[in-house]
Amino acid sequence: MRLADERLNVLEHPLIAHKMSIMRDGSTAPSQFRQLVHEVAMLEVYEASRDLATEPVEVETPLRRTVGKRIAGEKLAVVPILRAGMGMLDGVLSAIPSAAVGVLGMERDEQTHQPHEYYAKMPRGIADRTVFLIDPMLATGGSALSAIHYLREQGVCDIRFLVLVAAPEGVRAVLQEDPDVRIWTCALDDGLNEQAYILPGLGDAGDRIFGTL
Ligand SMILES: O=P(O)(O)OC[C@H]1O[C@H](OP(=O)(O)OP(=O)(O)O)[C@H](O)[C@@H]1O
Ligand SMILES: O=c1cc[nH]c(=O)[nH]1
Ligand SMILES: [Mg+2]
Repeated sequence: MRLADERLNVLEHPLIAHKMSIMRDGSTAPSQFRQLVHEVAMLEVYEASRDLATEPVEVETPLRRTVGKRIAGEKLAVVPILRAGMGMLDGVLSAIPSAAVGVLGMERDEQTHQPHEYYAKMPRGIADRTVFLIDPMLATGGSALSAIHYLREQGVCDIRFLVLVAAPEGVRAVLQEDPDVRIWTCALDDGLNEQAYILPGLGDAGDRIFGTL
């Protein structure tokens, strides 16, 4: 499935593809599933942070002075969408440990598939931060749009939405509704079933991460 939009980044790295195949396998145990989500999230944020601005920094090595680079005055935040987004948090933080963390609680109603927000706690100065919004699944896009709307209301300009699996329906909805958000996904799948689960997908990510199947 191809969706041409410069704000959509589908990661096709062999390491990611390999790990995704194991995660898709329904017989993969929660412990291994969790570990793979962690590993893929770290690889994904590496890609999604490629264009962060850097500035020169003087460093004294044990041998001489040199000039290195550091992230330029950028304040970063990671915002997992509870609950499944928590599975990606440590992986993202292992790549950018100085980022602040905000959390957004969002749950899809099983019948209507509409998201219900139940918790929000953001770090100070969220409006000035680059936000890595994380959730393994982008299905209808309802939860994502609700989260993006919340962040826009807080004044956030740079939202980078990182998911593991996306459905074309969700990608279209998010890109159409918000003119600036950028999306990174490890897979763009075929579509949704009657229960709005992604096909082929990987099932219910939250249940597989937390062993609540
Ligand atoms: O694009 P959508 O149609 O909104 O579906 C995607 C949402 O559904 C899942 O969460 P869920 O509601 O199952 O909550 P959980 O993380 O607590 O399992 C998933 O983690 C997304 O947040
Ligand atoms: O396929 C899907 C859709 C929504 N939420 C999930 O966890 N999986
Ligand atoms: Mg779930």
